[in-house]
Amino acid sequence: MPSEPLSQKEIEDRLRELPGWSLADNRIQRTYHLGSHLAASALVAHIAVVQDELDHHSDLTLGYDTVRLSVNTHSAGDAVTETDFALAERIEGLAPAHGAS
Ligand SMILES: C[C@H](O)[C@H](O)[C@H]1CNC2=NC(N)=NC(=O)C2=N1
Repeated sequence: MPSEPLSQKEIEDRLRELPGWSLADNRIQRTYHLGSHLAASALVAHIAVVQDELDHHSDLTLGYDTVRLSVNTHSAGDAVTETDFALAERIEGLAPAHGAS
């Protein structure tokens, strides 16, 4: 899926529809809090499946009961693109089933 860099305004508009997500260092990011380390690990595994399906991959950091992720699009010069938001929306859709907040 070709994806062009989004403007600052486009990014801010899209972020308004994604509570918990923010922009930092040309990446969109969110930290999820879970009930246990195993729950956090399961969320990472689930996100990995979706990322391979979309062929778009975030940087993921697994903590004790947290999952932090950030993403931009390498092929667009490490800019934020619509593909990053498509991934974020997919993750938002699956995270609640893991008890993530
Ligand atoms: C060959 C493969 O399609 C590319 O390397 C994909 C894989 N995952 C990716 N992930 C991210 N975040 N940006 C990319 O440009 C990207 N490109």
